[in-house]
Amino acid sequence: MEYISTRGSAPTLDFEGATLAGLASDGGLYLPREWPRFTEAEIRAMRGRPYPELAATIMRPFVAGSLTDDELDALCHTVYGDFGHAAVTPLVQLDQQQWLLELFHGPTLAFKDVALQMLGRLFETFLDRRDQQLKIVGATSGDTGSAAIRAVAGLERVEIFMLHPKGKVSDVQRRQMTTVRAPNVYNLAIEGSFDDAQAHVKRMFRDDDVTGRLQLGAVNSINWARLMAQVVYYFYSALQLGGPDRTVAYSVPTGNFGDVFAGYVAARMGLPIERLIVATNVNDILHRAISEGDYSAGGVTPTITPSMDIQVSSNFERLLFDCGGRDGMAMADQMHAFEASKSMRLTNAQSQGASALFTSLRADQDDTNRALAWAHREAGQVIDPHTGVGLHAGITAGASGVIAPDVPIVTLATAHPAKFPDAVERAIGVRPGLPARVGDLFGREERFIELAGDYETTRDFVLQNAASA
Ligand SMILES: Cc1ncc(COP(=O)(O)O)c(C=O)c1O
Ligand SMILES: N[C@@H](CCOP(=O)(O)O)C(=O)O
Repeated sequence: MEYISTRGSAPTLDFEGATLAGLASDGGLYLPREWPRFTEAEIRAMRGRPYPELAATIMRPFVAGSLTDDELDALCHTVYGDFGHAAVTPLVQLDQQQWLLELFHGPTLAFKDVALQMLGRLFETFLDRRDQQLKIVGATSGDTGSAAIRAVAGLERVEIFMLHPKGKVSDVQRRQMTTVRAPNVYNLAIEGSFDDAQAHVKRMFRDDDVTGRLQLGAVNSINWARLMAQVVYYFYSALQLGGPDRTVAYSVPTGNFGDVFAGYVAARMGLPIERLIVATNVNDILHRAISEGDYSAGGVTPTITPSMDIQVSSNFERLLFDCGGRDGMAMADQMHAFEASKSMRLTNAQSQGASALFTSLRADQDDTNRALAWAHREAGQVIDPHTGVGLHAGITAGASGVIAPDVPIVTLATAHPAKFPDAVERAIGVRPGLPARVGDLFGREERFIELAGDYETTRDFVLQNAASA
């Protein structure tokens, strides 16, 4: 499989190259040159397969040429044999129409583990093969950080520099990152927002001073391998609900547009998806983009869903590229203009392409709290606030008829409620406890470095501390 950049001028790479590169050298994001497609009969034949086996089936066309079938099977069995639930991503029914897809049974209690556990193993495999080192720079609003650190802590060929916005992640999220003692892990708490951290990371990939000295790698969803692994749970859940002979709608709490883009990829691969509901908090740039064609970023408002306090959503570029006719040069112009003005209008083709499958809804704090209360009252489920944003959108779409009553609506439960105990307790009066598998988080010593918010400070820290390769 060949991978091309959304901005048209970076070299075409194979899966191994795209995984190690992370961001394309022209600032774009890698995508497969074409979408592999399964027929309905092939999808039907996937019913009942255990998660590791299904994962290998879905990922196989994407990794062709870089991993043998045996290597891929072994990776999937190792990674998905070690989750906290035998089903890996179990489905839970809430009422006649509403379902939850629990994605938080990995080691750090968020959906990120599903892909990052796989990405850590892919790095190990490819770096050993090439006898290379990788310096990972990543940005987190709370969940990617801990999942990525967990996936690469202790790996000999990898060092990780993880930026988080100081004071803007939950205590559990911060401790999950800062209590890891491995010598290849650097936690950097920077002044500013997640968007600032993400902008620093992307700029490092374009900074010749950095790329001339370090082989950089990415763990954010700019890395294609992340999204590839997330496609699997759309197939897994749809098959359980009658797919491909019945369509399913998904409501996805959205920030960087990675998780919901994985749903789009599943649809492009042939999975019959009724609609993808992009559920945002009040940082609603994606809701405005999908409903009005207006993609303009303002300031970020802190919310009870800090992992989604994002205005510039990396993966939206992948959608605009795919819906807009895959014109890399036009995409590069559009993105450069956006980077300068923080504002853009979608073209007609982009708007029409997006609205063919996506609907968007926005939840404020009251909406979110009501969704948490509803899940608790109606189904005895304690859910996290990010999942609450998605569930609010799912319930609204069902009640308003946007999704017909006979179509199941699956909300992606993206985090365990114990990651956000204060917000959950305020909403429903129940304080969720941490599962035993995360251990003694509050008894461990924290270690992180506080940095000013400017780009140069972060870049210099990385350059000074990265071990020479
Ligand atoms: C708990 C949680 N829910 C939802 C999201 C949004 O997912 P995405 O950035 O893939 O849109 C994030 C962060 O990415 C998250 O950590
Ligand atoms: N919500 C994320 C933000 C980064 O998203 P990613 O999926 O692109 O890594 C987080 O928890 O860090």
